Amino acid sequence: ATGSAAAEPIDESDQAYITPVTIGTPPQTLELDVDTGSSDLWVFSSHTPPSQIHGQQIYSPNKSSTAKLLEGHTWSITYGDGSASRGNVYIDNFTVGGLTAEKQAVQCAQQVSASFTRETHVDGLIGLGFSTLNTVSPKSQLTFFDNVKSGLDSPVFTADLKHGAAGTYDFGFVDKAKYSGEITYVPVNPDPGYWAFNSSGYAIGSGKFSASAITGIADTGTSLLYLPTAIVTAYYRQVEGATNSRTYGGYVFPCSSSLPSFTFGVADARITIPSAYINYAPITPGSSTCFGGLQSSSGVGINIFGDVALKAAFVVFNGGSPPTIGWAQK
Ligand SMILES: O=C(CNCc1ccccc1)Nc1scc(-c2ccccc2)c1C(=O)NCc1ccccc1
Repeated sequence: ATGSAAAEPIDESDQAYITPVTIGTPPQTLELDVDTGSSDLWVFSSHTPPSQIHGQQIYSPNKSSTAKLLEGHTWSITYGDGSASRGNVYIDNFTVGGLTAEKQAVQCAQQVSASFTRETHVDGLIGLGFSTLNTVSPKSQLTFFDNVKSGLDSPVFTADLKHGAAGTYDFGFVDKAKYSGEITYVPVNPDPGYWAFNSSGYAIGSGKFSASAITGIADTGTSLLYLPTAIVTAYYRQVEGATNSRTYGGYVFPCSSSLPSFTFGVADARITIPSAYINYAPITPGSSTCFGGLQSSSGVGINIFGDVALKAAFVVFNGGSPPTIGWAQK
């Protein structure tokens, strides 16, 4: 089996991408954020206090003839940015891009933090990290990918995210039409539960490539690219008027500044992020000060190749044994 689903940016800065899914019988449609940086599939639901719902679509298990409460199970997750959610669990049919998991654990939110309430376009998350990270207790649950993997033509899913346009998540196959040249595969360390891999170094603009092993995670759920401070300061040294703002929590610069591109290595392959992707967004709508798409990972504790990096490439998440990750230019 194979599947293919759209990844639509939620705003003009590509802060997150949403993918349509259907849950239950008759099918209820929601739009979820595919998140390779976590492993819980959770949704706004009929169990979410109305005061915490601000335009999101909800899943009502009591309206699904195939929904079954997973008795005595709860979940609770906190993301690195402090956002959080928790609730109970139902088992139901779950379909993405024409692929159905019959008995998917659908985690229903009974509480979401304000930042989720504010994200009116995001009805929940589909965690596609490793199932070891799933927070359901007392028995942790499998991700959608782990549930459908054995039935896929190939145990893979791919991300083709785009800047300011709809991209795709494919399941079970690698679409040659979506990339140019070759895909370079490197090992993944699944122990932390993320898609962790080693980048082989970086270059700023047309500068020389600096070889250095950078361990990071490929995370569709994180908007920006977070790398070691030394790399980030070297980058912004080349940006007129750039400062590291405590007020805004990172590097900002005049929106009119010209930015160098940024290249990262994957083994002997090179992925170049166009400068436009690093001019992330005005700090507030209409401001002439812009926030950088490349930021320091020192406050984060882990290097994260988020959407700013991923949308410059075609990425293969290979769930085989051993797992690997593939990167190609496009
Ligand atoms: O949590 C994730 C993936 N989910 C991101 C997400 C999606 C929707 C809403 C909220 C969050 N990725 C990872 S792995 C490790 C971290 C992390 C980040 C900062 C400190 C400690 C750990 C994060 C994460 O929180 N990503 C989102 C994020 C937000 C702000 C700054 C950095 C990263």
